[in-house]
Amino acid sequence: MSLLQKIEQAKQFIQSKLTDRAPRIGLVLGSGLGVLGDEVQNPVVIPYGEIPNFPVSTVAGHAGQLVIGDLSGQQVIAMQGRFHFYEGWSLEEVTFPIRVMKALGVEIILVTNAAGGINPEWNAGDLMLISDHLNLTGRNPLIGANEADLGPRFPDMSNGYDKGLRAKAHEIAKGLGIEIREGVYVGVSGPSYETPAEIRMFRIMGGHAVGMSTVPEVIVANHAGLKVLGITCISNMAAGILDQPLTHEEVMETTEKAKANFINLVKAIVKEV
Ligand SMILES: O=P(O)(O)O[C@@H]1C[C@H](O)[C@@H](CO)O1
Ligand SMILES: Nc1nc2[nH]cnc2c(=O)[nH]1
Repeated sequence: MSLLQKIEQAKQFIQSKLTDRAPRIGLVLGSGLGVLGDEVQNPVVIPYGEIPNFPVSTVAGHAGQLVIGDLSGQQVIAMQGRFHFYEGWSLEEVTFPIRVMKALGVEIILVTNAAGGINPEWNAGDLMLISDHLNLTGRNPLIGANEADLGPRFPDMSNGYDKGLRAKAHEIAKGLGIEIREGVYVGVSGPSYETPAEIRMFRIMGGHAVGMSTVPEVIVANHAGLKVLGITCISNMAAGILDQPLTHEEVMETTEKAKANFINLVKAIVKEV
């Protein structure tokens, strides 16, 4: 079955479950950030395992279901749990939900993640708007034959994280009294965390936070002509900055602490975009 046929099959299955208007905004909720999905009103909840051609989540902190409904007066489709290349999924599988969101009529994607803070001046629990990314995964989800119906062979990435959406997000955060940083997200494959030497290299390269997701989804979202806003929860200080080991448990604990600001900010942004 072709990618187009797989997308159509998943789209029709999801549409068969919907009773309200099509979703305009897609939310990809990273480790420990799935709580935002619980804020969706009148939700239609579809476990990934029921959706044709969808992978399933295997990482702690990723529920593994689509939640479609009303958030701040907008119709949204939220991924409570995402897929990571390090889990063994292909990049086509990792980014398949983005293709399906586009097919359902989504125009804006809000991608969130938990990442390690590279800037030593920052703190675990900080929120960061993603201004741009460094794709250090060594891979690209668009490698292979280009499906012209999905997007161009060589998509432009010069506004990969939409400037207008970022300006609006800063304005909203200021109005809410939520301090938010802005920086470059370094995308790596994982699943091992970085060495201190790698973090020192990423800092020299201009990175501010490092994670194991987001980059493939954002490349495909841009290929599909979607506008992207990215928000990182700095869940820990990256390797070598503090004299302590890194654990996924710490990532989960920190996102739990940061969730109030995260939820308030994302709900306010969704209302305005
Ligand atoms: O899905 P995200 O990027 O939020 O998950 C982060 C990155 C790894 O998957 C995991 C490492 O703790 O958390
Ligand atoms: N690669 C990477 N991913 C993360 N996700 C949460 N924290 C980190 C980190 O320090 N490094």
